[in-house]
This record gives sequence, C-alpha cells and structure tokens, in this order.
Amino acid sequence: MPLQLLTSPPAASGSGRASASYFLFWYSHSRCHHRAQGVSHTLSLSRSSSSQCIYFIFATSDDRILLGPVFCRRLLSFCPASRGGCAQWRPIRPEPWSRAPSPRRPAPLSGGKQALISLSDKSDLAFLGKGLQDLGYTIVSTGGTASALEKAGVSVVKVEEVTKFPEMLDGRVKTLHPSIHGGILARRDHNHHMEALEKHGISTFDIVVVNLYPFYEKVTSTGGVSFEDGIENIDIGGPTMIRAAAKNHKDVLVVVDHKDYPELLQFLQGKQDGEQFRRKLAWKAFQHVAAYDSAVSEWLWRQSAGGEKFPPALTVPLTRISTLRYGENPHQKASVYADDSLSVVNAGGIATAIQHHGKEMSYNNYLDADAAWNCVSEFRSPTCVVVKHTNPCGVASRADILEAYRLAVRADPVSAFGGIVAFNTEVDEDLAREIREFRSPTDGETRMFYEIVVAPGYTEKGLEVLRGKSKTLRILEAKKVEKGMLSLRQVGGGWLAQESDDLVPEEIDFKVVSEKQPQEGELRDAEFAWLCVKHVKSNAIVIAKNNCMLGMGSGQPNRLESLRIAFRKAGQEAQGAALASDAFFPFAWKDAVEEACESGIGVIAEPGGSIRDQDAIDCCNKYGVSLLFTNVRHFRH
Ligand SMILES: NC(=O)c1ncn([C@@H]2O[C@H](COP(=O)(O)O)[C@@H](O)[C@H]2O)c1NC=O
Repeated sequence: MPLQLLTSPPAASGSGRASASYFLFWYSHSRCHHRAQGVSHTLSLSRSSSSQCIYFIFATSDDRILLGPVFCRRLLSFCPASRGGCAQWRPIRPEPWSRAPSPRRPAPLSGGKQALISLSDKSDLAFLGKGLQDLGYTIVSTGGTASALEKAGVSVVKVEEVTKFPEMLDGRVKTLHPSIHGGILARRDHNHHMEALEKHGISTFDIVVVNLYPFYEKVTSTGGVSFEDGIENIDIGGPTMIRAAAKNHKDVLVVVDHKDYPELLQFLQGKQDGEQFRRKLAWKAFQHVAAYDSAVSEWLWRQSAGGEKFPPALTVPLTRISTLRYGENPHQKASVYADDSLSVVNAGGIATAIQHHGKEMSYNNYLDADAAWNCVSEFRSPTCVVVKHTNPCGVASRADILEAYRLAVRADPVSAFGGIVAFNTEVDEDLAREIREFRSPTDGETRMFYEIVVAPGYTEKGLEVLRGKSKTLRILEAKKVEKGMLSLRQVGGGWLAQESDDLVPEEIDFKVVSEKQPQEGELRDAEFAWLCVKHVKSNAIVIAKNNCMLGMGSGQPNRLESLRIAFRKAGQEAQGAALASDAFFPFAWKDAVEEACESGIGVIAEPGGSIRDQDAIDCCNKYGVSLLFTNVRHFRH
C-alpha cells in the first residue's frame, strides 16, 4: 500500500535538534493521518488496532526530515524543497531499530554474511542450509524454500521481510526488487555502490543459490501442458538473480546445481582456490540460464511456427557426457555431448546409451555404434547387424536371433572381426554365450572379437556371460531413436540441418516397372536389401537374399565399382538374390544394370528418376529380371 503523507513536513530550518519538530502518523490501510506536532525528539508512538505501521517524523540537524515506520524497521529520509528533492522519501541507513534482531530474522554474525536461496528443485537443501548456517550466514529465501528450510530446522528470513513487499501476481514477482538485486549487484570495491546501498538500507548478498522452475520437465511431461501452463512455468525472477550474481561473481558466489553444494561449503571453509572457483560457478550459471532460455524459445517456436521445423535461429543446448581419450586420431582431443533440446531429450540414441561394461567409449566407437544401432533399429523381426567403420557389413533377420547373429557374422567374417554387433532384441544367456564363444568362420578356431555389443536390453545372466568375454568389450544398452528427429551436421563455418531419413517400409511403394513380376520371396528380399542399403555410405549397393545381407559395396565414387565389390562378396549366392541401390543408375547398358543382370541377380530395387530409366527397364526386360522403382533415394554422404 502506498504511504500517503497528508501533512507537509516543516521546512527544515537548520535550527538543529533542539528546534526539530516531530510528527506522528499512523498508517492504516493506505490512509495516513496527521496526529500530532511538537518540538521534541521524544518518539511518540501510537498504535490503533487497525494500524499496520506506525510512523514518526522529525527534523535533524543536517536539514533532513526523517520518517520511520517502527513496525517496518525502516528509516526514510525526506529531502526538503530547498534542497530540490521535495516529497521524495528514501530509505536511509543505518536504521537504529533494525540493529536489534527481530524474532524472525536472525542477527547476521559480525561480518553480516548473507545467502539468498530460492529453489524449485530442493534436493540437498537441508544439507546446504545447515552448512551455511553453521558458517554464520543469514539465509534469505522465497516462500517454498523458506518453509523447507524451516522444516529442516534452519533459521531463515523471508524475502518479503527484506523487500517489504509480499510475493505477488501468483509468484511472478517475488525477488524482483532493488533490495534483492541491489544487494547482489553492488560492487564492494566501489564506494558509491556501497554508499547507495547504505542510503537505501540494502544489505549485500554473498551467495546466491537458485535453480529454476522446471519448465523443461513440465513441457515434456506425458500429456504435455497447455500453452498457459507452459508460460506460467517460465521462470523470470530466478534467471534474473542468477545472471546478476554471475555478473558480480567477484563478490557473489552463484550456485545453480545441488551437486556443487559440497564444493561451495568447502570453499567457504577456505579449502578452495578463490578466483577460478568463482568464475567456474559464473560460467555454469550463465550456461544454465542459456540452456533454459533455449528450451523456452524452442518450445515457443513450436507453438507459433505452424509445424515449420527450421527456425530462423537455433540454439542447441548440449551437456558433456564425457571427455574422450582422443578424437578420430590420437592427436585430436575430443568430447561427447548429449543433446538437451526439447525435441531430442528422451528421444533415444547412442549418445545416451547405458554402458554396462568395458573400456571407455572412443570417438570412433560412438560413430560405429551409432551406425549399427540406427541400422538394427530399422528392422521389426529379430535382427543382428554387424558394423565396421560405420557401414553394415553383415545383416540378418531370423525368428531365432542366434541364427541371425551367426548369419550376420558369416556375411563378412573378416570385416566383422573387431566390429560392432547390434541386436534389436534383448540379449539373454544363450545369445550371450553364442557371442562369447562363436569362432571366426574364416579359420573355425579364433573366437570372434568385437569392440561393442549394443542392444535394447540384457537379461541379468546375459550380461554376466557377456562380461566374461573380455574386460574391454563395451556393452551398451540403447533406446530406439524416435522418428521425426532433425539431424545436424557440421561443415566448415556452419551446420547443415535436415529431417532424418526415417521413412519406414510402409511409406515406400515398390513399383514394378519391368515386364517380369517379382515373386513374393523376391519382393521380401528387395525390401530387406532396401532397408540395409539406406545405412550404407554412398555409392551404396546391397545384395541380399532370404533376409540376409550377402554382400555390399560402399563409399565408392562410382556406382559400378560398389556393385562389383558387392557381387564379389556375395559370390555364387548372388544368383537369384535381390540388389538394392541407394540412388538411380545413370547408365544401364554395359554398365551397372547390365552387369547385375549378367551376374544372375533376380530383382533390382532402385529409386528411379534417371533420364535413362527406360534403358534400365529395357535391360531388365532383356535379361528377365524384375525391376522395382521406390521413388525414394537414400544417399548417405
Ligand atoms: N518471480 C520472482 O521474483 C521469482 N523469484 C524467484 N523465483 C523462482 O521461485 C522458485 C522458488 O520458489 P519457492 O521458494 O517458493 O519454492 C525458484 O525456482 C526461483 O527461480 C521467481 N519466480 C519466477 O519468476
């Protein structure tokens, strides 16, 4: 309620204390009444039952008129008209009344150290509160935090007692007040800053501990939230305090993560290096707010962009998962980050896989495991995929996953050695034993060695058996990547963004364009080969039969070369098999299509779209081979 002064204070006469006048007011429900006038310093106080505050006013020897609300323990200074500040009431320090501790506000220790705590996530709050209290800090807190601290037996001053304002607008305004932000932002080494605090009766804060409304959790919760709820969960006061404290980190320690509480207390006990610690906390604080704002803006974009996936500007919040031993090569330093974007978090993928066992993941391990996991996740029936250098070199689907595993390895046992093995089924004891014992089909003796096994889950026994295979074998448990993700990739000076290539077989129309109609089995083989070829680097050719990859050619600068490699690997088994190409054949006669037909392929699946499509059709007709156009290309560069 605004203070209304109904009686003008007397013009300051400079006559000193002896001639000073005093006025007595009481303040009741926004009405202030002149009660008395005199010439004494004696403070006459009057209280009525309806009063909220009692004020007194008197002139001082330095020509100021002072007004003090006893209840509020605040002394205001009035600048008389002669000094150009008529009718301006400002708090001044020291406040004679506030020296006596109020029953609620514990008296600051000699140093008057204060910590401001306002937390949505109250994990470890009691630990922090007690620790700070033991170190002599006065703790100032917002409503819920103050209650939690009091419950834990920690004395606390409520923010309203400092701001002299209630929390208002449903919590939208609690800490947004000069008494809070002045106390955070004032530079202790600037006299005029400290004088300003003194003048306005503001105390400094040495520590600010804040975490924010759980906006992220709210808008990603199952069922989502209404737009209004989303908006209400945007924290305003919290980031403001965090930013202020981080800016003034030289004087204020800012903590946004409960994991930092022990280190903070240690620091306060003098067991930590000063400047670096403060800067690290400030960095973390700004990072925390930046990630928060990025989630808010991403969410708002989705609410306003009508399905447009590519915002004009994009901020991707990333959290480092680990520092890697090195990058692609030992002379390159590297790290791996998890994507905390609203659209990506909980969306599965290899970055957030659980590692149950084995040596730490390397940079190349992540790339290969990602390729293997993405490929195996495509298949509905039990499937095993073996990957080497991001290319699937063995893929097999069988009702019996043990058989699928053996076939996938046999597709290219030389490449499979030292590769990544991925399953889309749980690994149980039997499968784990098979993985552990399986001998290289090349010599029938050497046990197969793998870098990584990745699967959606493991039975307890399966995990135990696999752990016994080798100390180094990395065992990963991953969640399938959701459909509809954006894929980002770096180029010099920028990033490319695209929708993931995540079309499923149901979305593909295998259109027969040849005279020969494929048999049911051939069609299934073509679909299987098509799923595999999507995951092979361009130019990509896959030959498959009976739900098993027989050969693949990848990454060659021309399609014919990839085709030849695939046939060489498939050998005699290519007879009557299906061939899939990730893109159309630019030439057919005396080129890839004719070579495939001459080599005895049964069916070819390709996107079509070449100006020489008719050549490919004519060629297949000549050799009696079925040709399917998918109308969908799967370049993987
Ligand atoms: N509006 C404000 O002035 C304000 N000041 C602090 N907060 C937030 O309030 C939360 C703590 O509230 P409580 O202590 O009442 O549980 C913190 O997450 C903090 O970031 C605010 N809330 C939102 O903006």
